Amino acid sequence: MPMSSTGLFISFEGIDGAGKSTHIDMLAKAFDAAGRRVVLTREPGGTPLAEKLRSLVLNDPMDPLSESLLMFAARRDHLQRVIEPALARGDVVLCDRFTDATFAYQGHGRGFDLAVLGQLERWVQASTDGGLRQPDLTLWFDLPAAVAAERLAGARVPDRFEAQPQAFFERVSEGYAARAQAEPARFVRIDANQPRERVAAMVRQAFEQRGWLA
Ligand SMILES: Nc1ncnc2c1ncn2[C@@H]1O[C@H](COP(=O)(O)OP(=O)(O)OP(=O)(O)O)[C@@H](O)[C@H]1O
Ligand SMILES: Cc1cn([C@H]2C[C@H](O)[C@@H](COP(=O)(O)O)O2)c(=O)[nH]c1=O
Repeated sequence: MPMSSTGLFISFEGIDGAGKSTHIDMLAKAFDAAGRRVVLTREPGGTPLAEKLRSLVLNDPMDPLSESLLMFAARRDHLQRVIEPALARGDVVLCDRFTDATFAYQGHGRGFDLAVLGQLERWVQASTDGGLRQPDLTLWFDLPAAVAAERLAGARVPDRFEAQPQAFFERVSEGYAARAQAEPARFVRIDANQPRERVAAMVRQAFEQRGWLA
């Protein structure tokens, strides 16, 4: 049984260019065809305030503590205004990144204190029943940093994260691996270094196995 009482909260993670967006759209269509109401959203972002914070963290120079605080401030607003109401309605929330990204990027990528991130996570994601709001399932698109860089080469003007060197993304991947190891029941690792159709089949299988899609 998913933790959310009625809805379904799914997050999608991976380094930049790992292929998340490509498959989120496909899943949204599949849930829609199955008669479920879908909320497509992203972090940082998803509310007017959080989108403003997104623009700041992606573009303005700042230190890792400011970056972490803004990520969690955006998340708090997003949870209160979008995610919790959607789950209470029974919707399927498909969220492009959530807190695992903060541990991977700010924690492992930037080297920021993981214990401080853990405290912020407990404050920001505290639920009314005393638990911790987490996704019911997290799909981690695991792709070597060199392949992701090739896929993104020349695609768009890089933001503050996309402009980081390959070693940064290798550390981010280690961060995702650590989170996946700590919570194996929540994570599904998708080998994203495969043709799109193969990746799509693995993604679909994760939902079929749980009886969430036929
Ligand atoms: N399996 C695949 N094989 C080759 N190219 C792919 C594959 N999946 C996605 N791509 C391409 O790689 C690029 C990045 O994919 P996508 O935008 O889905 O990644 P993303 O994880 O959402 O990235 P970001 O987090 O930076 O937004 C796109 O040009 C996409 O068409
Ligand atoms: C939630 C979150 C995100 N980031 C980084 C990861 C990406 O580089 C950008 C978001 O861009 P995308 O195109 O939507 O993937 O933000 C982060 O560093 N920490 C976070 O918590």
